[in-house]
Amino acid sequence: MNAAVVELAGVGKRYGATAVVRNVDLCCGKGEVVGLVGHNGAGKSTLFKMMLGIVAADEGELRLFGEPVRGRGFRDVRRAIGYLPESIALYDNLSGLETLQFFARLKFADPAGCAALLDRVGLGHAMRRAVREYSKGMRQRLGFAQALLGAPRLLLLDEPTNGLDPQAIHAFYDVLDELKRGGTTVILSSHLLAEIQSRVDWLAIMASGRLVARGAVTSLTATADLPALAWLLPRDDAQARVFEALSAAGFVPLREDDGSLRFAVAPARRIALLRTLAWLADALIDYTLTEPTLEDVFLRHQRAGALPEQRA
Ligand SMILES: Nc1ncnc2c1ncn2[C@@H]1O[C@H](COP(=O)(O)OP(=O)(O)OP(=O)(O)O)[C@@H](O)[C@H]1O
Repeated sequence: MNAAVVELAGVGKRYGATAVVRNVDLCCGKGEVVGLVGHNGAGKSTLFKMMLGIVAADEGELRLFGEPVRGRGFRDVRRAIGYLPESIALYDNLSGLETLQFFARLKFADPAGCAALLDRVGLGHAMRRAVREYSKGMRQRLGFAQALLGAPRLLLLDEPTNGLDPQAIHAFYDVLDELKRGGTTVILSSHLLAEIQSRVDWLAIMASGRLVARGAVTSLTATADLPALAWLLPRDDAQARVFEALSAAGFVPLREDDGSLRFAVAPARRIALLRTLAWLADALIDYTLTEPTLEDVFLRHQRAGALPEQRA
């Protein structure tokens, strides 16, 4: 069996009277790429910091590679973890190469590999320039290179594509693919669902400190029980017939100015729609059925997850 790289059970954190992470269970295996998504303040960064032992959990158990976080054996495990914080502190007067060599010494990694690492993140051309001259995206790439020092077996990346242009985002995910093939486990947080959904093995959705859903994108969308959106364009002479047939079948169509009709189709009513459309085929010019997106799933979980917080 694939031993778990990350095992969190019942993890919680409070700041004063506020519970910012609540009862989180999370398990990630070797070579998995996991997306952690959630609204601002959902608790993603706090969860990363607890996994690294930077912030102490108030409740629950955290183990990485089988070692309890903040336990005696964690120091060695910590060297196998690369971390990109949400905002990394850099010394503006050092060059990119000097910066990475500095981090390499802190991490007991070989500074000789720094130039190659900067090439890998697309900073080879700028490695001798002072960091003060770096753009936001270049700083982010330097932060990523820092996280890759020492060939980590687990990468925790807090909003790693923040500030990157589309080409750099593409290059970033290419590096992740390579790392995954080499067996590295990656957990990355993001607000960009459209970007992340095709690049991760599965997603964990946080809302108000709780993990409210997890799974592959397809299964999250399938189990969310959200309606699809149907759009029909009836022939001019068949508008009334189409409207009445849909209403008789239990749908609630809304007529647009151009004569087209829109209505929601619950998952359990999809076959009923198919039958109605087959019967109406000669009366229609066009139709589309738009599936719920990951964005819809996310918003649904955010709303559901926010309810207990609002009641508290
Ligand atoms: N040191 C701290 N003291 C008090 N409250 C804190 C501290 N650090 C974080 N918080 C609070 O904990 C909650 C979770 O913050 P966290 O940074 O983990 O969220 P996040 O999901 O990473 O948000 P974002 O997407 O905006 O980065 C927030 O309400 C935040 O204000």
